[in-house]
Amino acid sequence: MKRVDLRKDDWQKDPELSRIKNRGQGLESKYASSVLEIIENVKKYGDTAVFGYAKKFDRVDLTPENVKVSEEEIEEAFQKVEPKVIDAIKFAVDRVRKFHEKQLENSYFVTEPGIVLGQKVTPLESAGIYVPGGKASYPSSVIMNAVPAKVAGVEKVVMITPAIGTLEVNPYSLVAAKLSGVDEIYRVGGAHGIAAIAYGTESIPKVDKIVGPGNIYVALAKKFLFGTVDIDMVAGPSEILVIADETANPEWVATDLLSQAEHDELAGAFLVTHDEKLAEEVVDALYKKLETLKRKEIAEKSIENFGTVFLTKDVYHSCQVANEVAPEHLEVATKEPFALLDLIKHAGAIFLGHHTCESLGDYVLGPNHVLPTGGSARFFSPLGVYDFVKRSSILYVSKEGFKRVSEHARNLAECEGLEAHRLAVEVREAIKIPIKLEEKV
Ligand SMILES: NC(=O)c1ccc[n+]([C@@H]2O[C@H](COP(=O)([O-])OP(=O)(O)OC[C@H]3O[C@@H](n4cnc5c(N)ncnc54)[C@H](O)[C@@H]3O)[C@@H](O)[C@H]2O)c1
Ligand SMILES: N[C@H](CO)Cc1c[nH]c[nH+]1
Ligand SMILES: [Zn+2]
Repeated sequence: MKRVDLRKDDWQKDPELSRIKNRGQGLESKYASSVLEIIENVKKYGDTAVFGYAKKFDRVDLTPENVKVSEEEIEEAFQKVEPKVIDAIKFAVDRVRKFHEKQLENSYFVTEPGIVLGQKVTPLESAGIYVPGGKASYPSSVIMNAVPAKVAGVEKVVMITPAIGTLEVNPYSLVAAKLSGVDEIYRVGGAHGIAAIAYGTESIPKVDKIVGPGNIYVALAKKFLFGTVDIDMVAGPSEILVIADETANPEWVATDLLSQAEHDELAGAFLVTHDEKLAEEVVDALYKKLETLKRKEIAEKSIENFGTVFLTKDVYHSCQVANEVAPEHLEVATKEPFALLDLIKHAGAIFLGHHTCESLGDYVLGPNHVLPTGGSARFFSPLGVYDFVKRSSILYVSKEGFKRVSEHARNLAECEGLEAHRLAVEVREAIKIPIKLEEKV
């Protein structure tokens, strides 16, 4: 892990801090052209391109007949999954649902004499959820994507996830999909899967919005297809930043850093502390634990690419550094974590206290684990029910209400030089109002 000493006046200009702050952009330039090519081909050639890429990247033979997961496969999955995992999935679905129900938004009206205004909240008709399946399978991500969509009232939730090497889709993900209310499942992933549900192909439906995390190909495909469909955010390779003081347990901190490093070679793991002794103990513990991990190769590369210890002046400085990095996950492993909450501005999710390990949030606590990465926590929020609804304004004026506002509207239309706008007001001011219709309302 790199050690970076930020105990200096111009710490914000430190080149290593800048590299970490710009971690998302560097990735984009490297992968953009191959993702754009995939998108173009799927748009032009539909199924043929999608199935070709599935063969090339995932070594599976997809056809129009087998690309959709059947009800029988889902039933079989329930036979394969251990009862304790089914219980855990039900437990998680329940907690995630309860948390997300708090995010439901109501339509509303405001009235004044002769005028009714309002906002109507409508669920999207369809949503596509991406569930990663490359280096690991993510039944927990099925829950985190599908449950808020269903709480919002989305009628058709289409899940895509890659089948790799064989046609079989991970049975845990299928069980999670059923228990979370997913309506259709297609065994396709990567940038080609995203393009397929953005444009629709002969055998894969088009959706209105695509949500969910994925690797760099998936994240970039979503970004480039924004406009053809809506997207939630850019949720790419996972990240964790831990702010720690002398009360932190080095082994716990080291394990939490590795818990995100093991997701992806491009994942980020950052320690920010003013305690040099703790920093060294965490690094020692991390390299010892790394040796024991099944996913050692991935975690090791991630630590090599982005693993960094930032040394700070004090815990308040640590919060400033965390804000610069704007991590997906921020753990505050300090004596009084709640006291620092006000100082933290940019993080996808904030885990307070020594026992709140990030992985509890990944699975069962309730808040969403689909979170902004690459520094985009400066402006994006966690995936939520609000991502699956849209709003329409409602406007009504009666004859009386019309009189209260028409003159100002007419004058503004005149100042903009838009004659038909002005006339639309004037023809009504000329009293030729369809009285009968007005009286009915
Ligand atoms: N931010 C979040 O909320 C969150 C949650 C869970 C997982 N994650 C992240 O999601 C990612 C999951 O990545 P993954 O790889 O395991 O699964 P994935 O499903 O996102 O990607 C795998 C697919 O990528 C495609 N692919 C592989 N190599 C390619 C190439 N050279 N060119 C084009 N396409 C290619 C393949 O089709 C493959 O099926 C990880 O980075 C993990 O950190 C993030
Ligand atoms: N930490 C990931 C979000 O970055 C989510 C996840 C799923 N399973 C385990 N972890
Ligand atoms: Zn995780």
